[in-house]
Amino acid sequence: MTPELKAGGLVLRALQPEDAPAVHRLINDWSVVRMLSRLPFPYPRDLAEQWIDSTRHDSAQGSAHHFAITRDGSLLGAIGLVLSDDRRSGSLGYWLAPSAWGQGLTTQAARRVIEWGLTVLRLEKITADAAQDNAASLAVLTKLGFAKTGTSSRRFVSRGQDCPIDLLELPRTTFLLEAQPPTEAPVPPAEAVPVAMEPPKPRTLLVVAAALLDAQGRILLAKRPEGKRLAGLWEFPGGKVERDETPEQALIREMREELGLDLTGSCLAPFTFVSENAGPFHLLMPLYVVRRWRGVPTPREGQTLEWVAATDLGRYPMPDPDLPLIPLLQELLG
Ligand SMILES: Nc1nc2c([nH]c(=O)n2[C@@H]2O[C@H](COP(=O)(O)OP(=O)(O)OP(=O)(O)O)[C@@H](O)[C@H]2O)c(=O)[nH]1
Repeated sequence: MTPELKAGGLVLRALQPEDAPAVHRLINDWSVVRMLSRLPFPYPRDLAEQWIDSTRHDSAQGSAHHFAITRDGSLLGAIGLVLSDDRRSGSLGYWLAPSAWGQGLTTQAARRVIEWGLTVLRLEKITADAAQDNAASLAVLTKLGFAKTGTSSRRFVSRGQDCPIDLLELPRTTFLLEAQPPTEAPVPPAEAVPVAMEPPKPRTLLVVAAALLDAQGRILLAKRPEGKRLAGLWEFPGGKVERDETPEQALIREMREELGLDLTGSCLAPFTFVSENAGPFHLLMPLYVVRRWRGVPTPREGQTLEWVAATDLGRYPMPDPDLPLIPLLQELLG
């Protein structure tokens, strides 16, 4: 199903039948429709209804995810990812009402949908195309890191003619490696920065995490909430080790802050660790197995919590660095 995503002040959500009048009003505008290849002008009202219906069907099938772009409850446009048959790549498409142009909103919405597609859906690449005279759209795609892979031509129904288009592509690695580092990354003082700098090497981030196990041997996973980097991915509860903290002290603090649990006096059994390139930083993450604590896990930071059997771990999209942990936990708990 198509989830609700947040991007700055925008809410991206599945289209509803009630959106039809607004969709019709906004698309039935020459400056919008002339850039959308398949739509006629004028754009009839029943096409809006049919299209919304088809997006709901696609979403249920998992073949495409279309989102209404909304701000303060008003519809501004739409953005979608249509997946390839093998579900390994997605084709990005969008339109925005002219009243919302010039504010960077398309870039904001597209960045969030792309991140979601590459992380939660685990797509390998995103493709896009735009008419060669659609300078605004090509600028957005370039800003997002898309590179041109070729040209073609397509019939634009509204214009009644074939138009040259640019084909573009964004591989998963490009986007994830260029993702912004966590906001709290220390910024070196200006005077410490040499004039001729080497490209910065990823710094190592020390994060501590827990595999909390319940009496049935299930593991507690937490889904990262909207608004955070990698929102929608499931991870082991934990967080960054602060200066002057041991990993164990950090874990006890994080479990209290994130889940309201008291781990003092519990056995924190070191299990394994992750040492992986995580894009903007190198992640070093000791994972502890914890079987006893005081309190009931309560999501205190907007996360969604779930107790998951080891055999089901593969069904929960997790950050790349966590993937090697899955077979190790399955072996431990098998
Ligand atoms: N806790 C946890 N973090 C993980 C896991 N896998 C993984 O890549 N990470 C990364 O390690 C970092 C954890 O830092 P964090 O939890 O303190 O920070 P955060 O990004 O949630 O933001 P915050 O500082 O606002 O809480 C995040 O960048 C997170 O994506 C995992 O299984 N558990």
